[in-house]
Amino acid sequence: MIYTVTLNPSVDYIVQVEHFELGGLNRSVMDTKFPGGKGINVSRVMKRLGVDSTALGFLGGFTGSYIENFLKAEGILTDFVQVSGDTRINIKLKSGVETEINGTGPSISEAELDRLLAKIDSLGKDDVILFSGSIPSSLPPSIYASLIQKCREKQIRVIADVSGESLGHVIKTGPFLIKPNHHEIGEIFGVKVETPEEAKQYGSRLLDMGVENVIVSMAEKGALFLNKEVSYFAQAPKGKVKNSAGAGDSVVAGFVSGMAKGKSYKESFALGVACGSATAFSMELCTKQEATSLLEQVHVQSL
Ligand SMILES: Nc1ncnc2c1ncn2[C@@H]1O[C@H](COP(=O)(O)OP(=O)(O)O)[C@@H](O)[C@H]1O
Ligand SMILES: O=P(O)(O)OC[C@H]1O[C@](O)(COP(=O)(O)O)[C@@H](O)[C@@H]1O
Repeated sequence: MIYTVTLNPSVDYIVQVEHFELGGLNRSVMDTKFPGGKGINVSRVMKRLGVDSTALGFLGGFTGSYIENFLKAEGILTDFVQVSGDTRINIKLKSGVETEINGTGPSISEAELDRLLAKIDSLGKDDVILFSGSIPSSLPPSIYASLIQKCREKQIRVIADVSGESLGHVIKTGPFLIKPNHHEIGEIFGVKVETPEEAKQYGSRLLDMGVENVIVSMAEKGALFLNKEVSYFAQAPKGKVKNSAGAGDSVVAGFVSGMAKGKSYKESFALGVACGSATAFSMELCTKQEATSLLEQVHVQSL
């Protein structure tokens, strides 16, 4: 079974205003909401691509119930730990440009963390687990690395999409795949990464540090896939961006779904890029049809 772990899920509140005025009264021309958080988005896109997963993590309050019910209605398996605080609401403001305000999330008690650890402890070597997204402020930045270490001891395949200080810790655990975007990989090395060549240079350093496979996503420029044998680059398809929240998660979902269906790294990577762009071009996460219709525009080349 594939498991996704979202330590800090969110309700994503997407609000569009015509000309946003800081300090003024703005009225929306469109607003909507969806379950969010990186692992949850990955589970939702994988489901649309025909690949089942179980979503794990922490949920609480009315926002947590909204997410759980929404996922269940989509037929997604869930096994969240219920926490006493409310799951956060993240604001995605569209007004010509995209502005995001992501909340800190509820505090997680030791007992609540132990309940999640028990669920992860029950997994075995045929399972795949994905850890992604920010960490609630009550937990240490090293939490992902210690959870991953436990999984690695049991030979569970680990995928991670995390940023900041926790990414530094995660790299040292030698995961199967990480997916930083070009800003995140730049932050690790204290540089700006703007071209595919630069992404390859720093992605290769992550391979030397023990990561098996790296995808560096570069928004409208596309993405790179690297391991010790191959390095691929794919330009992103062209289109009109409606809401790019969840685009990175969709890349991971497409790639993991491809692998789960026995496709090659190259084919899985192409599907990932198609899913990422299809999500950027829609208000919500991409559908299977939206992703497959973009797939013919994704040309993977060796770099
Ligand atoms: N403006 C865009 N045009 C086309 N594709 C995009 C655009 N923004 C994102 N994407 C697609 O989504 C993928 C992930 O986007 P990116 O912004 O790098 O991820 P993240 O959401 O993790 O920051 C890209 O590799 C690309 O395929
Ligand atoms: O946990 P973080 O880093 O605050 O990110 C959470 C946000 O990221 C998302 O999962 C989208 O992530 P991506 O745009 O990187 O795919 C939103 O659904 C959510 O609001």
